[in-house]
Amino acid sequence: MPQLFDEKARECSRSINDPLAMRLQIRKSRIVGLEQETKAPRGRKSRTSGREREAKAPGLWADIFLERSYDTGPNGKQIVSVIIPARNEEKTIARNITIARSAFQETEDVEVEVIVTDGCSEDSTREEILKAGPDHFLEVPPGKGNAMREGFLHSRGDVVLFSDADLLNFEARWIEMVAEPILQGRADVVLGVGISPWFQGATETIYRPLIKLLFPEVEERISRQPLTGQRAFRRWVLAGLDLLPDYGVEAAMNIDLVNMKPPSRIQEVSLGEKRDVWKGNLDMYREVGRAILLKACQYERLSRLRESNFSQLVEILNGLLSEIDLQV
Ligand SMILES: O=c1ccn([C@@H]2O[C@H](COP(=O)(O)OP(=O)(O)O)[C@@H](O)[C@H]2O)c(=O)[nH]1
Ligand SMILES: O=C(O)[C@@H](COP(=O)(O)O)O[C@H]1O[C@H](CO)[C@@H](O)[C@H](O)[C@H]1O
Repeated sequence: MPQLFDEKARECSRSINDPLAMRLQIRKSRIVGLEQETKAPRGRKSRTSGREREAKAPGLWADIFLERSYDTGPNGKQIVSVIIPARNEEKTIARNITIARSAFQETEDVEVEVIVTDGCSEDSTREEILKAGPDHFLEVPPGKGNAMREGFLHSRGDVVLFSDADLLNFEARWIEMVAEPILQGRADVVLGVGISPWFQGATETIYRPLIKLLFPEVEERISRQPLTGQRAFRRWVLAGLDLLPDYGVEAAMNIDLVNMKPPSRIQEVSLGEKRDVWKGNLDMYREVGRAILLKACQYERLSRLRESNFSQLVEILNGLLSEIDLQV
């Protein structure tokens, strides 16, 4: 199993908590991408189609990946790269790797490569990953977006699929259901929608209110489980997106996806019941909110927030809460 070890990643000290650092990191990741490009393995076929060239979005990501392009497996098989980002997931990761490896086993013309990242876990996630034996193992800095970006940089499929490591009832057919519309040429992006027993905190308290106000066109196109970790992309579409380093990655992706020109074909597919480990991580809420505000700034829509009663609403809620506290 090729193991890519990055000393720097092990330092685990990078702060992703301020927006400036976040932007610098985005720029840096592009430079890393460029370095990767110059070291790309030989013998990869460039299969950039006319449509892909036309769709070439401005920015280095697109340049890197459209030129580098993707590989085909033996006998022209289509490759689906399954990327599983993991940080402190010792209980679920090994089983989920095994399940991912069993996807598409009955389909002769599809090959699956499973890429797993460890974002400086403090438990035995790393050992569990090595035991389960994915096709590639990457040690990456903390941050969900960092993990997704690194996984993408080391992938070779024309379909790139992400799946969370903490699923409790993961099934191989979820990979098939999310990848198939792309493999069959019916979609460019597929979001897997699960029925969760939890209130989707980050989605309902931060993402939806801000998106409805600032990016209503996104709410219209991606509505069912907009922050789902089960999502697949045709490679050229993913190459045109900014992958933010932290949990803001999905929110920012949704905004860019819906505003992409030419538009990509987005499909939402039902997976049924989906259970994961509940973490109640408030950093996630902050990072999702910050990503939307950064995008609002980039798309020059921040005035919509200033003109609305949004910040007053927060003050009203805080006032009401303290009144109630006084009464109880
Ligand atoms: O720094 C991080 C934080 C999270 N994750 C992974 O990203 C996925 C989604 O994160 P989490 O489970 O915290 O979100 P939830 O699904 O609970 O909302 C999981 O596989 C995490 O292990 C990661 O790779 N690096
Ligand atoms: O759906 C959601 O609101 C959050 C879960 O929020 P909670 O931990 O249930 O409050 O989870 C998703 O959002 C994260 C940020 O975009 C993704 O990284 C996760 O994969 C996804 O499960």
